Amino acid sequence: MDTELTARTVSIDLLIEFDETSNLDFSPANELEPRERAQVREYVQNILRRRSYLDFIIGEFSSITVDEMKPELKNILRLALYEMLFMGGTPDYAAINEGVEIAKLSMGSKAGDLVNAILRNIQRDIDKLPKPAFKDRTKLVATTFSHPEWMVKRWVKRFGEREAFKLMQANNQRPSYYVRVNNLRTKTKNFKLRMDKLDIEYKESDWLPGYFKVESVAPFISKDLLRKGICLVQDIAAGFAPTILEPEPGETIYDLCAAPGTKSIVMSDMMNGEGTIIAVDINPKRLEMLAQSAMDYQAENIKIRQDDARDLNLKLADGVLLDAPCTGTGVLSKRADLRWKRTEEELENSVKLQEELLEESANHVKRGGRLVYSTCSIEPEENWEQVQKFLDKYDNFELEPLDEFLPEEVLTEDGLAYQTFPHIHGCDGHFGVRLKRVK
Ligand SMILES: C[S@@+](CC[C@H](N)C(=O)[O-])C[C@H]1O[C@@H](n2cnc3c(N)ncnc32)[C@H](O)[C@@H]1O
Repeated sequence: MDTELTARTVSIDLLIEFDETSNLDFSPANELEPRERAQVREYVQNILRRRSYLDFIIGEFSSITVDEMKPELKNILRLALYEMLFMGGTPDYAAINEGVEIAKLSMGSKAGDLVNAILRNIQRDIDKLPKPAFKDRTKLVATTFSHPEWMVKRWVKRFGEREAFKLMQANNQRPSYYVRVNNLRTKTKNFKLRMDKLDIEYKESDWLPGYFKVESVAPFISKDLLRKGICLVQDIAAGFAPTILEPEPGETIYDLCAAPGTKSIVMSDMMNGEGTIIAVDINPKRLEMLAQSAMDYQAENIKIRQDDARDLNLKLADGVLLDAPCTGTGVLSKRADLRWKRTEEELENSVKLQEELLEESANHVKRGGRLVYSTCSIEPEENWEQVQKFLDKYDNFELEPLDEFLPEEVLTEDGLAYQTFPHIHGCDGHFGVRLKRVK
């Protein structure tokens, strides 16, 4: 878009790019001031969280369908409408004027007039907006909660409507964040003092030591606490996998899908930097992030290796973490883009890749050693069914109970896996098990 760079114009550009390529790259926002940069993330994620509903309303007040609109027009309208309906603090007239100006500058005066007409009509009816009323129940639910129809279908079938609605509502909320103290750089006591001094509000978790629930990660970025390696941003449920692997100082640990590396960093901390973590990933760009983090966090026992984890030549390890690539349906509140990116076919591909990775990971565990399989998915095929398939095929691994590591409320009934859901546990949806090699 050929207009002045602001949080609004950059967000519209990112949304257009996402529509065209399914790729969400926030780097163009780096040219903005930190506050505006954060605003871009808010706009983009919030609009993606409500995309189907916004499109429905726009369609109701426009003579052409949303699908027929040019990407620029569609996304200018989405952003302005999001501001009018969901963003307190921006008066409707300001949202409309901004939308009209951007449309005029980027697409010409006719487009400006069209944006003006559609948004003013919506504003006139803002207290009695139409509700989606499709006969097709899946389409109705998908539009109301802004999730793709295939997800709605499978979740309603699995959980029933009431529960599925709660899950989708949770996915549409602004997520909560956790930060974890890095004991390689500081102590929990000092970290708390530092947050107090900076007037950062936090709630210390009683699920795992060192995790703090915070409203926003912005102060940790602006005060350089992440770059200085004092703490890292990691959902508490993402901390469960390293916790149940229980890496000890001096051990050899493989992290086989490691990048961008938050779990490797936590394991390095748990090992007090002693012993070796071999962090493998297939993606060189993501490994660059891991390398930077390892330096920032002084996680000196991490050795990085770019490789396909299905084809590794490594000796046996005390512990192996396979934090497998997955659909990410447990993290749709933080990664709203994923709901529009993922397809049912991808789920099938993901299951196949996980199966191959799990079998290969198992080959690197020494007798008596541990293998942790984890995902940030809530789909049974990627989780429990994957583990069951593995156990049916290999009798040299056994599941171990997790109650000594994690609170009961995040465990399955038999205590052999953890599975969290955003609407139940107030954190991301993660799954994991610990397998012991018995022969
Ligand atoms: C869920 S992410 C890992 C997140 C990481 N454990 C963390 O905590 O930061 C999955 C990773 O698997 C990697 N991956 C996918 N296929 C792979 C393969 N065949 N071999 C190794 N890594 C692979 C992806 O590049 C991605 O970084």
